[in-house]
Amino acid sequence: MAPQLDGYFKQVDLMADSFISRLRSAVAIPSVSADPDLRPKVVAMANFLEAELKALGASVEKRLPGKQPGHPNLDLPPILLGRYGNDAKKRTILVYGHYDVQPALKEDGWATEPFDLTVDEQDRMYGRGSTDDKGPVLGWINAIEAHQKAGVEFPVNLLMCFEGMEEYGSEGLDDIIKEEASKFFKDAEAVCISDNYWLGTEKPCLTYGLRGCSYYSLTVSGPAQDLHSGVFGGTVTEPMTDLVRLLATLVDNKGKIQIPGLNELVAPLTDEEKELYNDISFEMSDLFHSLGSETSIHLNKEDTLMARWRYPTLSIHGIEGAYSAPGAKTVIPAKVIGKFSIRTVPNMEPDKVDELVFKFVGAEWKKLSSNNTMKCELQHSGNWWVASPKHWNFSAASKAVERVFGVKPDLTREGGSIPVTLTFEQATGKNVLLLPMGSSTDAAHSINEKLDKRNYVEGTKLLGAYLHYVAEEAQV
Ligand SMILES: C[C@H](N)C(=O)N[C@@H](Cc1c[nH]cn1)C(=O)O
Ligand SMILES: [Zn+2]
Ligand SMILES: [Zn+2]
Repeated sequence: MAPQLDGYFKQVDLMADSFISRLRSAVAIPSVSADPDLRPKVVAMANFLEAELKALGASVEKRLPGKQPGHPNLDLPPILLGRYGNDAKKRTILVYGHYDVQPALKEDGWATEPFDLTVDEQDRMYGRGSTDDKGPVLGWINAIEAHQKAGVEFPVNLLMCFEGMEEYGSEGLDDIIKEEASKFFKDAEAVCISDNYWLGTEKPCLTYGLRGCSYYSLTVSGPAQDLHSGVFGGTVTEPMTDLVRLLATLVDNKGKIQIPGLNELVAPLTDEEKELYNDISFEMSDLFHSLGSETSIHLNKEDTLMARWRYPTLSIHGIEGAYSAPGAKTVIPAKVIGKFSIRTVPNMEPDKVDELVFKFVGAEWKKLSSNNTMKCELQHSGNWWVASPKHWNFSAASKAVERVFGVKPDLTREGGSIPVTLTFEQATGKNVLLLPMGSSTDAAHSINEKLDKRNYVEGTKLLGAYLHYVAEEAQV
């Protein structure tokens, strides 16, 4: 099966160093979508990808989604639409990835410069975006180049959609996907997204579900400016005190969400679904390895996986305006903004979640009898997604995993969110597969994010092999 793959694999091995250089150039561009000041860098990253694709003979079009909501002077970065190959006899596959990254500062605790790809003696490649999602996006480009250099015919027509706002709720992308479903994406027969992670470090997986994400801010303000706590402490209602009390009402320290009605929206667990968890290759030690601690809420694998995949969670992320530098500044912050998000699951409707959140926060605020002002706002939300893995798209990926890694992949769901997955499925009407490249220890979104060289190189083989098996599936 797929005999041309041997030549392709050999070429990928030969090109490993140049693929790492490509990743180094990409990581060096701090394309942080959440930081308006770094928006030119997000655009620079789009230009980098466009140039790489064009150099390989792909055609690239840009779609400009307009201004960022709430920022009338800030342009959203371009959405890149690429095409490689246009042969009516071949299958057409649409792949999606994102070229923006989470924020990263050395002083957050990184051991190396976050935007300087650093490879250690165990071939771990550290850098912001290495695994999420620059490595996987470059994996598709590497696959095109290795086919060309090996003289192996590219097995499918490849459509590409790469965006620069995924880490900020994919602002502007939904409308463009809907618009292009009958235009640029019209030939697509299936969709593949490489933007999540294996459950452990050894066994690859194929993913058929994601949680949604509804992200909120809580703004508490009172005094006109920050105050001296010695002079004004005890005389003023402190916004920070109000905010921490309010945040503390949302969730207990065992992860139980305290918002009435929210847990009742969750689809009940069936016996059939419960069975699925037994067979998944995952140990609590995998979790401890990823956490770097043994501070888990649950004691066994099943409860842990269910908490990650099929139950909602509420996380408190940070407080803007609070004093956070080292030292002991005795300030009373005048205005603080708390940030929290809820990962949503079937059958939670985002509008209903918002309604319950606003009602609860309003009631808890009232109980504080504060004379400060409080505003609770939705920042962005994206829906959950669960699909059927019984499709040729998944069979092709399963064969590719077996060919590259010699094992059958686990079928998993993912606790994270890729808001546009559901949009792709609904707008194109095609099956969507998530085919991860990185492992559970990659620390996406965290300090010291990395991608193992093995995952990058074998992952590039995997993406190419998947396309070959997709082409074979067409002949069945
Ligand atoms: C799974 C994917 N690589 C990812 O990290 N997605 C983000 C998407 C998001 C949602 N709100 C803000 N960003 C995530 O799951 O946090
Ligand atoms: Zn991602
Ligand atoms: Zn991410």
